[in-house]
Formats: sequence, C-alpha cells, structure tokens
Amino acid sequence: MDLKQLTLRQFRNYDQAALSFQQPVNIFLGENAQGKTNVLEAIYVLALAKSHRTTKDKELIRWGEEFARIEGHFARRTGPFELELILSLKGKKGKVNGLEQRKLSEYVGAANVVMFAPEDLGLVKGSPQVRRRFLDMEIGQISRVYLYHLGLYQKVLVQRNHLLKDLQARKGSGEMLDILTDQLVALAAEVISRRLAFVKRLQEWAFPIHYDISRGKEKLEISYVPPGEVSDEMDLSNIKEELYQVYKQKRDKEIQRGVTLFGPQRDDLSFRVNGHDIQTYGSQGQQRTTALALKLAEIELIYAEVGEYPLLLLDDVLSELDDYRQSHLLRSIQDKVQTFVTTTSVEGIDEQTLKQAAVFEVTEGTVEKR
Ligand SMILES: Nc1ncnc2c1ncn2[C@@H]1O[C@H](COP(=O)(O)OP(=O)(O)OP(=O)(O)O)[C@@H](O)[C@H]1O
Repeated sequence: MDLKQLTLRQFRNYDQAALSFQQPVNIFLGENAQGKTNVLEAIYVLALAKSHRTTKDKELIRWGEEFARIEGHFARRTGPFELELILSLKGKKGKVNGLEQRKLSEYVGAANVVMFAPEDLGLVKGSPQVRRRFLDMEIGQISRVYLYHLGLYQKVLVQRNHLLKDLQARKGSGEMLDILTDQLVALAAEVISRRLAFVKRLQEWAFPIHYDISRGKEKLEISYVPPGEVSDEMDLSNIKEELYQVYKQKRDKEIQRGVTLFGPQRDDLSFRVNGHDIQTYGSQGQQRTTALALKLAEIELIYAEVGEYPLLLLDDVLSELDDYRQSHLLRSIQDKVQTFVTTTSVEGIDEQTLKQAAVFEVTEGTVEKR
C-alpha cells in the first residue's frame, strides 16, 4: 500500500500543507521542533484515528483553531482510495472515499501503518499500559470486530465500576451486578481470545527476526499474561468459564474495594530472551533489538492478514540503531514497504537508501521538497 498525497489543515504547527510522494523512501529533514514528527503523526492519525504520542486529540489541533483536517490519497493493489479525518473540539469523524463512517471502528483499518518511534523503546520495560496500548492499536488495525468488542467492554466496565462503588456504599442491586458481570465476561472473553491469538502469531514472526538481528545468539519468547487466574491455552468458551469462576470467587472483594479487579484492563505481555525475563534483566541493546523485531514482525503480520504491506513510519530511530540493526531494518523493508523517516541529519543513513529517497526539508511548519 502506498500513500500518494497528504494534505494537512490546522494540524499541530501546520496551517496548510500539501505533499505528494512518489518514492519508496521519504525523508523529512530538519532541525529540532520544526514539525517533522508532526507529519508522521498526521499519517498515523489518518490511518488509526489516534495519535501514537497523546490521548488528547485537542493537542493535535493547531493552537487557537477549532478543528484540524487530514486527507490522504492511497493506492492499494485493489485500487485507489481516500481517507479524511476531521478532529474538532467536540470529537472526530472519518470519511472513506467521501463517505462518513458511522463509527470510527469502521473507519480504522482502511489504511495500515506501523510506527517505530523512540517511545517504542519503552515497550519492553515501560508500564503494562504501554503494552496494552500496543496490543489494541495493532490488533485494531487488522480486526474491526476487536475494536467493536473492546469499545463495548470499556462501556460495560465503566457501568460495572459505578455499580460496585454503589454496592460498596450499601446502595445498588446485587442482581444488576450479575447482569453486568455476564455482559462483561462475554466481552472480556472476546478481547482476551483475540489478544492471545495475536500474541501467538506475533511470537512466530518475531522469533526468527530477533534471532537473526542478534546474529543467532538470542531466542525471544513473547507471551500473553492473562488477567487473574485465567490460563493462556484456552478457547473462547473455556475463557468465559474461567472468568465466571474468577468473578464469582472475588465478588465480595470487588464490592469491598468498589472496583472491577480482573479483566483485560489488567493483563500484560512478557518478554524472555534465552529463558530470562528481559523486563527485569534486559540490557538497552536487548530492549532495542526486541522493539525492532516486534515492529518488523508486525509488518509481516499485517501483510499476512490483509495481503498488503503497511506504511512504515520511522520517527528519529535510525540514529538510535547501530549500523548492523539499521541495515537489517532497511534490508527487510527494501522495495516492499513505503517508508517515511524523520531525521535531523542524513549523515547516518545508508547510501543505498538515500539514492531511492525523496528528501523533504521541514522548517517551522512548512515542507519543501529538495
Ligand atoms: N497544537 C499545536 N499547535 C501549534 N504548534 C504545535 C502544536 N503542537 C505542537 N506544536 C509545535 O510543533 C513543534 C514540534 O514539532 P515536532 O514534534 O514535529 O518536532 P520535530 O521536528 O520532530 O523535532 P524533533 O527533532 O525535536 O523531534 C513545536 O514547535 C511545537 O511547539
């Protein structure tokens, strides 16, 4: 899949910008704080309707303005298509080929992107929240059903937490808690089973990539750490049954605490290299290799699921990778993945890549093709 044109209106520090892309590699070059990352962020937001670095859409709208608009013209093997996302202080809406989508979960997934940004180096050692967000963003772009279930799950969770607060204060109905628990279990089981299946496939792809980048020295294992006492070898009906048991046993404790204590909002991923937990023992280099292997695995996984390679967005990470890792990355994407790179200098970028790249200079919210 290729992005052919990108138009920005009142997005971050851009008033207006119109860019077209003909090359497989597109480099945004400029000093710090000029708007390089903002372009990559716009592409990411256009595809996923969420930013990779903020949960507050308001921050994406140019200061003093009421709305921001991002438009993109894409080419897929099956033909061209257009996306438009409008962010306003009241909310956001997405259009595919000019048609407004009723739900954002129906909009997301038309275009696929993989972003590799400095924040991703925290995937291994950062908080579980970072890893859950990673799961949601990645599964969300290959499965609309997942986003649909996740959205419903979050709504029921909020209601159940309100009710548990009431019950804690000796108000509210125990019968209602049973009803909400039934709904929660059904949705939680859907979310957990998708996450389980995704992590298994991610592991299959990431293992050989990691092995290769570590020059055959490291064997990576990624596993899903499910919530509560639910085991990780389950089909949907077993997950439901186990969740029921957990909620039954912990009912009094949840009422006492006034909050839902179990569920996919508390699960995690674990990473082991040669049998050792790298969340605790991993070196900086191992974290980098793991983050890179995950991103490259995601690219292949998206290809396997949707039959097209995603766009790759590399935000200031080439300079973070040593020559060996950098050339591994560039070799694996060569000729198949349209790539957008930000950098403050082209010096560290391999010559072969530069030859097939278009360079855009970014200065104070303006972009000029060199
Ligand atoms: N909502 C907004 N409205 C206007 N300007 C904004 C908004 N959000 C961020 N900016 C400005 O955008 C600039 C940062 O842009 P960006 O994050 O793209 O930097 P960059 O060129 O990637 O720099 P670096 O190399 O340091 O990462 C800053 O000048 C910041 O003040």
